[in-house]
Amino acid sequence: MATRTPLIAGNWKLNLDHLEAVHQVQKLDFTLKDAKHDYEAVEVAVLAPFTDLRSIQTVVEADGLGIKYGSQDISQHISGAYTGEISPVFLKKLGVTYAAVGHSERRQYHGETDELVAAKSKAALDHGIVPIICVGEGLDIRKAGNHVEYTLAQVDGAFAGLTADEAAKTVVAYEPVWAIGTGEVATPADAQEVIGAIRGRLAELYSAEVADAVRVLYGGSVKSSSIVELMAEKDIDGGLVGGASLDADEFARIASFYKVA
Ligand SMILES: O=C(CO)COP(=O)(O)O
Repeated sequence: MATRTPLIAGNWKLNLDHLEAVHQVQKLDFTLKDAKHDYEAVEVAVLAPFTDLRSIQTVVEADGLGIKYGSQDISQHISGAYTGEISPVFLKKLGVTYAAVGHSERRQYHGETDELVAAKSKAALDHGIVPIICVGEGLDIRKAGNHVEYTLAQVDGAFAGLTADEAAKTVVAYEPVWAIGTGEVATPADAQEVIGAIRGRLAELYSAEVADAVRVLYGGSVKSSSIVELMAEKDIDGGLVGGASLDADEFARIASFYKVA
């Protein structure tokens, strides 16, 4: 069985300009160093607005920081007449490791479909960027009891067209929409139910090896007070943290979950 390195990723959403980003990354690094964070044991990443990435690259490279970084979206196009799009080639040149794909806010406000999510995931992988593929149901679907089925259909859509080798490199984030920014955390058992089902679906679509290799994160009001219990579940490999990632001290505490006995 593969050992999956946990990943704690902070999704800054539309917060922090490029100057604030530099400060935030330096503060996070300082706090994690102070806590003797082991980056080999738990990966830490920030997903920043596009306009921050060049500045983040500079601090990370100049100071040799262990923090990784990524974008919150990526284009499925490489170049051409696509006004406003950001190419995977450009992102790769900025040293990004990750790109979030299909976040519920992009699905909701920008009409992103499963087909687009699949195309963006493929484009990222083609350029050596790991897509963090976001899936998860809204409250009405959860109340109707169709959350597993709904989320697995999003997984089917996102992975359509990815080979087994490509699929094995991805990260999936299960983010129930009703738990995002609401303070409402899914219970560890709720999260495990869906995340276990996602891993099961990857085994069906590909193989047990692929299912074993993919890291599946939970996202939705993650805090230092909830991460330890979430991480105790067998299929949860980390967190995609929104609001709490804007507070460097709190985010560092979340990344330090493994130190809590
Ligand atoms: O959407 C999220 C991360 O991508 C979760 O946001 P919150 O942690 O603010 O609920």
